[in-house]
Amino acid sequence: MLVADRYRLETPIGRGGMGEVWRATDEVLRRTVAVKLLLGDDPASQAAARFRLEAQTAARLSHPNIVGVFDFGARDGRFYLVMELVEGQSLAQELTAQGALRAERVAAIAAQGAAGLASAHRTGIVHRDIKPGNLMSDADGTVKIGDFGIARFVDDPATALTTAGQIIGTSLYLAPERALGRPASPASDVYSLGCLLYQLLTGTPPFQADTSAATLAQHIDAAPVPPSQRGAGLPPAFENYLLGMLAKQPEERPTAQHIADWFGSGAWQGHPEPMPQPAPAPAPAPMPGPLPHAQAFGTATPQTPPAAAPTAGPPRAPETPSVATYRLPQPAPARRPARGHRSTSASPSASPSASTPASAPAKRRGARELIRRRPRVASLIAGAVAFIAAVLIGIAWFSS
Ligand SMILES: Nc1ncnc2c1ncn2[C@@H]1O[C@H](COP(=O)(O)OP(=O)(O)OP(=O)(O)O)[C@@H](O)[C@H]1O
Repeated sequence: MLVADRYRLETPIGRGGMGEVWRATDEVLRRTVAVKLLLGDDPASQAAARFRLEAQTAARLSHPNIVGVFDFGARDGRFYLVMELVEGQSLAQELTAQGALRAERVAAIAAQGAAGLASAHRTGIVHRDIKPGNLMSDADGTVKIGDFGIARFVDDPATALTTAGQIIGTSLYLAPERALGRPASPASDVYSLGCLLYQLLTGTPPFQADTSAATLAQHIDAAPVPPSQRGAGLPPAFENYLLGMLAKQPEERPTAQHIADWFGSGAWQGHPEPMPQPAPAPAPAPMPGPLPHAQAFGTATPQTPPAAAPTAGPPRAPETPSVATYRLPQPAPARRPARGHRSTSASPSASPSASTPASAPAKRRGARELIRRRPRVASLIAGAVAFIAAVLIGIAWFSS
């Protein structure tokens, strides 16, 4: 079958919600392409509008990690979209065929998928439907993002093809803010990519309940179980970073460009940065700071974010009670009381009054003490005093 007098359909590749995809040959340019044909023939349908949007958004993008779009049109009442042919399989198919993937492979997918997303985000496009079926891997392992069918331009609400109250996207990968009905942002794509990577590592997405509503509630409220606790073998740095991508607050997630740089640099193989050490006593116990990855992700330099979720991360120092130990003011050390005498140091006036002049009774007590403790000295003093007194009396008597 020849579409638009140019694209010869050869073999069907697969069928999705909107259309069927064929391997085809562009007979004008003599190259192999993929042609997607829209199911149904109503040009006013929402599917047709999405199909057109997919063509328009994807055509604005040119990146090795995004499926290229070559042509779009309608012929004989059917819309068609001509794309770069990805000779490989989707990540959903890879997961089905192999089960959970190795950390090295998932890191490569993360780097490439994020690079494609970063390019879209720079153009002002949010994909809004990142999931394993929409990322394809070609024969040499290159990952390409496809299916921009529900993408939207960030600043153009007119392109939001949602009906009132309807959330478009797959609940398994939907960011918390979108589950709450808020608009998608680049950070929402990052969250979805985090869910996808988690699934590739463990075999199951982080949140999966019996109903879509229950799954959405988990996205909003539940902390993800660290992949290592679900049997995934991955370095701690990788795990922490991934949990950072799944942060509930959009602004705490890394940007797509940061993810691409971080995984591309090989930082995922490392260890997480050490947590701050508690200050030595008696300093107050360390307070848990803001999530460190929120700061780290704002920079362009790839680095390892520390723990992102309460259940994840390196072993923390045991919780120190937040009660600081204070040393109470001590009373001045008491002077050793004299033997045989009652100490006066404990009396309220002992210390403050120590520098006041001694009273007469106190002086008499001092003289008696001297006689008792130093009798020879006392007798010498008494003798000297008596001698001086006799001399003075003699002088006075002879001079009268
Ligand atoms: N450019 C392409 N090259 C090779 N295979 C492709 C290409 N685009 C899509 N496919 C494959 O064609 C099949 C159908 O893709 P399609 O995008 O129509 O639907 P889907 O993404 O599987 O589902 P839905 O559109 O409902 O999300 C998938 O297996 C997909 O991997």
